[in-house]
Amino acid sequence: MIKLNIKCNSCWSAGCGTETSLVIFRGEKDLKKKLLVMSLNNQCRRRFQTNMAEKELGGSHESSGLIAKNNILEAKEALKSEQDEVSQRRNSQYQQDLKSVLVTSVLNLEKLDVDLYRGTHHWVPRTQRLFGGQIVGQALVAAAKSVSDSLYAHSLHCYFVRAGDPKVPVLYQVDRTRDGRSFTVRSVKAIQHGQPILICQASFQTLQPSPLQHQFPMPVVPPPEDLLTVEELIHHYLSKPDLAEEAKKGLKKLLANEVPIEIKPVNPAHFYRLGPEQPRRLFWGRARGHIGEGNMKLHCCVAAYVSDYALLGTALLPYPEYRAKFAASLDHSMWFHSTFRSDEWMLYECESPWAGSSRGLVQGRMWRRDGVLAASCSQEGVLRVKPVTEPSKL
Ligand SMILES: CC(C)(COP(=O)(O)OP(=O)(O)OC[C@H]1O[C@@H](n2cnc3c(N)ncnc32)[C@H](O)[C@@H]1OP(=O)(O)O)[C@@H](O)C(=O)NCCC(=O)NCCSC(=O)CCCCC(=O)O
Repeated sequence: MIKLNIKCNSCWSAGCGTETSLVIFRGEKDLKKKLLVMSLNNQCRRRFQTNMAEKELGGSHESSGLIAKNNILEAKEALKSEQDEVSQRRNSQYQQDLKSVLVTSVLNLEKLDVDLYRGTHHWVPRTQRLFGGQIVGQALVAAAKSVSDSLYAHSLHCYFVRAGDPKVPVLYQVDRTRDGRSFTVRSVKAIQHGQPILICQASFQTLQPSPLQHQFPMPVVPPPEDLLTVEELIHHYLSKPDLAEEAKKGLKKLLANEVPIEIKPVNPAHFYRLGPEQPRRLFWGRARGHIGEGNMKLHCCVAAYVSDYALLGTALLPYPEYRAKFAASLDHSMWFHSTFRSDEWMLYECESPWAGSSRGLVQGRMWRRDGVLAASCSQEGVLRVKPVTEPSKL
């Protein structure tokens, strides 16, 4: 058995710096079983990088056997094999059990009549009003059902006119506003208790190449593999001994949330408003579970769902001394620029150029990890705040 003390280089974002022990059992038949990473923090095990092991192998280590370059190769091979196995398991699990609830349920509308659909809810924010992203995503699904497969969603513009009631389903009534040669427009009304809660215009286009093509460059950030998920961060904060009881309760509530989106904040301090910040935040996000290739309209609907998450809060970042007593999106617009997979990591860049009159304007850009700008969005929300009595002890 060879035991190496290595330092994890992946949890720095959470200030972890955990020492990890790597134990290699030699002489076993199955190479996969030879590698066991015993970690104080499970994150370190998953994110452990072989190049660190290689670096440390030449230096200080505790050994009861021969350590040679072969061990590095073995360790690398075993780690790769373990990763392949995990990735295979992940893929088949996704396909069998973990199909995204967004496609199996939230965005899977029930057809009631021609151009009339019914949608149900999955996750409801603690405000107990329906999540805006859900209503926008469902409205886009309803609109897309009345256009041909050769058309692609390119934009939508919505007003949230009433709070959505989580106790009853939402009806979506589609009006076929216009079918043109290139562009097709649909108007969708989301209705509860006989009254509109959202009005949405969505536009679709045939594929049309153009010599005009430009985009801003994608911000340079660490890849999602080097960052922690919101749940992992919360566990990290919960492990702090001096954490205030109230903060603990709040974090546990957040953990219990079944948000069907996986989030990895680029800068957790921004995400949790731990100090005054520029009104800008970045996180990697993707639908939880598998969606699969193919249906681009569906990926746009999922992206519309995701796009309303954590967007409006960006306008609060410069004001840690205030917390929102009432925050709700008033409108939401979105533009789709290229093909993408909403079940693969995309960088969501959110910024707020303006706030005033109890409102905040926020803008978002969704980047594919290869640097292609996938979608942009824009939203204004009502923000009524009150002073924070105690500073955050996260
Ligand atoms: C409420 C909306 C925005 C319209 O407001 P208003 O015209 O004021 O409607 P009222 O029905 O008259 O009032 C509602 C509520 O607000 C109080 N109010 C009104 N004016 C003021 C004021 N000047 N000062 C203080 N308070 C005021 C009023 O008294 C009522 O209070 P209540 O009696 O206690 O109810 C309306 O258009 C609306 O609700 N639209 C829907 C918005 C919405 O639901 N958006 C989508 C959901 S938000 C979202 O999903 C973001 C989630 C983010 C999740 C995450 O990132 O974590």
